[in-house]
Amino acid sequence: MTFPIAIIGTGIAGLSAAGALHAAGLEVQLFDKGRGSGGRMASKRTEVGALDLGAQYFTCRDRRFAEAVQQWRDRGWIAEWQPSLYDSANGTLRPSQDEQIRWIGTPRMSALTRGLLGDMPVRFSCRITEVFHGKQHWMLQDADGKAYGPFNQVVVATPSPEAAQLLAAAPKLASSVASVAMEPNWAVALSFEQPLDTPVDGCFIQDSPLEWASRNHGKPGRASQPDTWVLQANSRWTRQYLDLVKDQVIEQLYGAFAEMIGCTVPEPVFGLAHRWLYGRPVGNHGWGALADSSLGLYACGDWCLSGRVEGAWLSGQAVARKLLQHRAS
Ligand SMILES: Cc1cc2nc3c(=O)[nH]c(=O)nc-3n(C[C@H](O)[C@H](O)[C@H](O)COP(=O)(O)OP(=O)(O)OC[C@H]3O[C@@H](n4cnc5c(N)ncnc54)[C@H](O)[C@@H]3O)c2cc1C
Ligand SMILES: NC(=O)C1=CC=CN([C@@H]2O[C@H](COP(=O)(O)OP(=O)(O)OC[C@H]3O[C@@H](n4cnc5c(N)ncnc54)[C@H](OP(=O)(O)O)[C@@H]3O)[C@@H](O)[C@H]2O)C1
Repeated sequence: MTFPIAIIGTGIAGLSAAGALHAAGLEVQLFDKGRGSGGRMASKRTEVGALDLGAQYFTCRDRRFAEAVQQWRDRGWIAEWQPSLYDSANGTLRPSQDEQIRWIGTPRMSALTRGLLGDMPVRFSCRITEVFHGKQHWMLQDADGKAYGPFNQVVVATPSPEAAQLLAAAPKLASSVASVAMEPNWAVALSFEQPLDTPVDGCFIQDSPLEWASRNHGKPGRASQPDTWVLQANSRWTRQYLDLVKDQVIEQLYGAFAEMIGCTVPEPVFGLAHRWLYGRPVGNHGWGALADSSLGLYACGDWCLSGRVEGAWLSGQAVARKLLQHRAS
């Protein structure tokens, strides 16, 4: 008998895998602990509009990814972002324009994952805590003790530390997954009553608690928002202040931003902090995806390739290929 394939995680990796399996005629059932899709590409809805607190944009280097990107653009899910780019090092702010094409979801980052999800079956606000073998097939259990299944295969598309726990039924696979550590990042959004008097749309930052700052409302589709900026702390600073209360994180990163941006920065009228506990994988791996195909357990995510949107999407494609090849063999 055939049963659906469970996919845990509706970030870009999980949705990439789900789309490829669905296109191959297989039935999938998605789960996510979040209230919506996107994971680290999600946008937070706030009183000042939807804010991209995770991925800021994505670039495209792989031919297969480039084909998908063109389709997404044609469907209106993404648009090219042409920021006025700067860099800041040792307190010096300089223009740093380049030729790179940068894409963003429009009118918010999560528009892309909403589009990819389409009408595939999904259960949100459902934190899976266990993947266990029933009589013959895989079952899932959530944090409330509710069971789901049976499933023929399970694809775990979460950050590596969460995936390692979910894959405990395949100890060798779980131990490979657990070998990839992930670094945290604090992200802060600040809104100002009047637009800041600066030409900067995005800035790569060194020698500061911050590594990146960008004008959220300057991105395509977000013009109706007040002047809102997203600031991202580097992993070193984040590790040091991992448990700082949010108000203090906002205050400290506001201070670092005001020092860096080179114009008067009034008190913000809105501030929000978000901690990404598993923001960025340590190192690049050339795995594509990992699996114990004989057991029917699979894992994908940015941590299998590069810690970027492109790497996550490619990993989702790789896991789907592995699964389809095994079914065909
Ligand atoms: C602050 C920040 C800035 C970034 N900036 C960029 C950028 O500018 N450009 C770029 O290319 N990349 C950027 N990245 C990286 C990019 O966001 C990721 O590489 C990519 O989104 C990862 O996708 P994923 O599907 O592998 O994982 P995720 O997006 O993390 O998706 C995993 C999903 O699994 C769900 N999940 C986890 N555990 C469970 C569970 N137990 N049960 C159910 N669901 C679960 C989560 O809710 C999540 O939706 C950034 C990341 C961060 C944190
Ligand atoms: N958790 C996190 O915070 C992140 C996880 C994963 C990626 N993160 C950031 O995503 C951005 C996307 O990377 P990529 O797709 O490779 O985009 P690029 O724009 O090519 O940036 C790569 C890297 O190069 C430097 N850089 C690029 N363009 C410029 C420029 N015009 N001026 C100065 N520097 C540039 C910059 O690295 P530095 O170490 O030199 O600051 C970019 O980071 C990317 O921003 C990741 O950091 C976050």
